[in-house]
Amino acid sequence: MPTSSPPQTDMTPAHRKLISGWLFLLCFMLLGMIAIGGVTRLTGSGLSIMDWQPVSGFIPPLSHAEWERLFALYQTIPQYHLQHEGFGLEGFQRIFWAEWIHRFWGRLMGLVLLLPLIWFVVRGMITRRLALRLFIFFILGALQGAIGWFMVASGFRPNSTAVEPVRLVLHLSAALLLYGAILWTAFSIRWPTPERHAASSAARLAKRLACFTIVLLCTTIIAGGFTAGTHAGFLFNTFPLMDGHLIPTDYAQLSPFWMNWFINKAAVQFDHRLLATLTALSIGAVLLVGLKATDLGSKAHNAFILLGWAVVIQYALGVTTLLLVVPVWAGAVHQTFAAVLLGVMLYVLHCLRGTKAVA
Ligand code: HEM
Repeated sequence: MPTSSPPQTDMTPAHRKLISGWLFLLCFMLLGMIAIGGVTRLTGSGLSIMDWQPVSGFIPPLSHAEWERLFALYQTIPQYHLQHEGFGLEGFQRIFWAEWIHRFWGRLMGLVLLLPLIWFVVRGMITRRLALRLFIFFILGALQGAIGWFMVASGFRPNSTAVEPVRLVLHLSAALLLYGAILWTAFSIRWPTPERHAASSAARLAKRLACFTIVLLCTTIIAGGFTAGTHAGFLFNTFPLMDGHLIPTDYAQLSPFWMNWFINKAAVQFDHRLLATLTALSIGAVLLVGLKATDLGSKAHNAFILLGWAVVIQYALGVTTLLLVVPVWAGAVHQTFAAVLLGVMLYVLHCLRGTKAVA
């Protein structure tokens, strides 16, 4: 995650509000993208569009002939024969739309980033360095589309009905990295000057704990990606025990041992539960220490409380998703709220930027 503020010292307060608002809108659209991505994955729609046309793909199939062409392409991949044999054009149209909307939303986001950016540059409303940073975000967004295609392509292999978990995790992580970078930039434009805190030992400890927690949170999210990618959430649908045990008996089934973390569904799900619990406890510690640091001020304290609520909601959503055996709505909401929680975590760290040891 970026740690420095972009240089926009010569921006007027009105421009600062406008530009950060536009970047917040982009982050909001990214949350929408993550939600649509969840629905696409959980409805088994992700492999329905076999060609990748970054520009002309903006237009959906408009004629019967085009529908037939796309359906014929879909019939060439293993998923059709293994899962959907004989579901007809109507069945194909049912799974097509989620993937199409996912890609359409991505293209729309590209435009919502690029067109105002050009306008702001032409009007001289942003510095050159900020413009460059935002242009890099645009390139990273395009790259995210390419990573998405790289992920989808792994699902076309013989005997395959789903994408490779590691590519799913790559796609999710890249999306969250971009989201985090845009959000941090928006925070830094809206609140350019870090509040200088006297930095009591409690404040410094809260900051260190928060830095540790974001690493833990990112690891939990990656483990969540593997849980989704290996379909591990469809097994062991009890909590807190897994098949009657706290640690599943076949945790270390595979050799070498580390392979269990990526392939063995029991281990993958257990790791995600364990990491989520450690993340929640770590956030609890941030709260306990941070709220005691009176020199941090009300903005940071409110951010801590928001973080506490966010992790409780996310944890409850995870347990709900598991107990209900991953219905589409719960899986998609749990996936999306992970990004909300990450956003709140970044907000906490942004509030603590000015916390430094006093000389
Ligand atoms: C800090 C708390 C948590 C975070 C940040 C988190 C994050 C995530 C993420 C990002 C994913 C999906 C990734 C993707 O779709 O590629 C996921 C999936 C999942 N999580 Fe969590 N999670 C948390 C807590 C929990 C808990 C406590 C449970 C249950 C005990 C749980 C159960 C699941 C299940 C079953 C899936 C797979 C759902 C699916 O197939 O769509 N999560 N988690």
